[in-house]
Amino acid sequence: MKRTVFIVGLGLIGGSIALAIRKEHDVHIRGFDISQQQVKMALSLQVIDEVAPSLEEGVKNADLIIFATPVMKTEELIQELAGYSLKAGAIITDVGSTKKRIVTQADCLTEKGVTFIGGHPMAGSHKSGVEAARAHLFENAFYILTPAEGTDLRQIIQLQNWLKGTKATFIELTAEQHDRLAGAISHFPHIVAASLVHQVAKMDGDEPLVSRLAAGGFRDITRIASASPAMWRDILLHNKESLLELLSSWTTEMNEVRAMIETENADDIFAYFEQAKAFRDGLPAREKGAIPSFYDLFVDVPDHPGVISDVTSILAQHEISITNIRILETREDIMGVLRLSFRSEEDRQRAQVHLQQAMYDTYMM
Ligand SMILES: NC(=O)c1ccc[n+]([C@@H]2O[C@H](COP(=O)([O-])OP(=O)(O)OC[C@H]3O[C@@H](n4cnc5c(N)ncnc54)[C@H](O)[C@@H]3O)[C@@H](O)[C@H]2O)c1
Ligand SMILES: O=C(O)C(=O)C[C@]1(C(=O)O)C=C[C@@H](O)C=C1
Repeated sequence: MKRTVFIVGLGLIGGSIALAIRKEHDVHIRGFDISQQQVKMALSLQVIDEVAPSLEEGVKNADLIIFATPVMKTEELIQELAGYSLKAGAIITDVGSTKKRIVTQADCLTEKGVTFIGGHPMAGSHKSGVEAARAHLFENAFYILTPAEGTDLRQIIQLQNWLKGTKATFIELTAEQHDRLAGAISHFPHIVAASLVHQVAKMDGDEPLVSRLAAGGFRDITRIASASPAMWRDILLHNKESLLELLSSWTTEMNEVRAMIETENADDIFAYFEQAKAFRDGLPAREKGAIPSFYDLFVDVPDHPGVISDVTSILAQHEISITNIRILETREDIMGVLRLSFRSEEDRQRAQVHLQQAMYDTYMM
């Protein structure tokens, strides 16, 4: 008989995990979501095989239960789960972006002899919903596990085996460590991105031109401001302590930048950017992390009609798929840049060869 996986929350991450599990295991996947639209879509995309009418029904006979709901909901649902009878040996995990409050809540399961192992696949997108789910979303990403002290090693290995289709790299951290690190490299940057958007939105009232001019750098740094407000509301409430500390040190740093500008301290300003560039350039490029690395190729293109279809048809002729395409800096009569994203380094390199043969200037960053 097939083993059963039960996924609660059939959105971007729940859906992607389901697809990744299916790649490696012959399983029956059951799903539950409060949104009927997401449920229908998950069924039609064959992300799940069956819909559970409730959490209580869904957990019956499940070998693996995965919570992929916003983190405050996950906390509530774990408490509810403790009231239901679960299959002996079942493993419970979650994919939430915060860990401390979730693993603390999960003590109520541990007390009942149920294994809960907190998890966080450190890759994602600003998109939500099962329609954006992809089996390869977590390839090369870090997948953090936060098992409680005393968790049976065999169950950690079993969970990793369930999740091997993600092709992620597993690492273990304590929940506290996780929240401190994720706060700095994921949660706080989302606050900054949203604040930059607010700043421009406020100017927009008096200077409507500002949003039309918002291009290149602004769009790159604020992409993540398009993420789900419900998900980020919950993350900020859960990781309050780390985020308040980060806000204090950021404020101090911004005051230092203010002083450098006020005193026109050219050397310090240069050093500020130089040191940031050195650290940023030194980050590992091929590993997806909280700063996901895409296999991007930049192509200089003259700004005239038909150029995009020419580039994409060259790639299609050689059966190279692109995962994303974006036009950067197009201005009238000025050379623009196309950013093409690929699924693998091999695709990127093949694309470069064929586009160069067609006389396009290409470069990687
Ligand atoms: N988006 C990312 O980049 C990312 C990456 C890693 C981890 N995460 C974490 O994954 C989790 C899910 O995020 P997502 O991006 O898939 O969001 P999503 O909005 O795409 O999906 C969340 C789903 O949960 C459902 N849901 C909400 N309350 C529910 C309830 N009470 N019962 C059942 N279903 C309910 C929603 O209807 C939705 O379909 C969050 O905890 C988030 O912190 C997100
Ligand atoms: O790439 C994005 O859009 C993301 O924001 C993904 C991202 C992040 O890197 O901060 C967001 C939250 C998750 O918990 C993990 C990954």
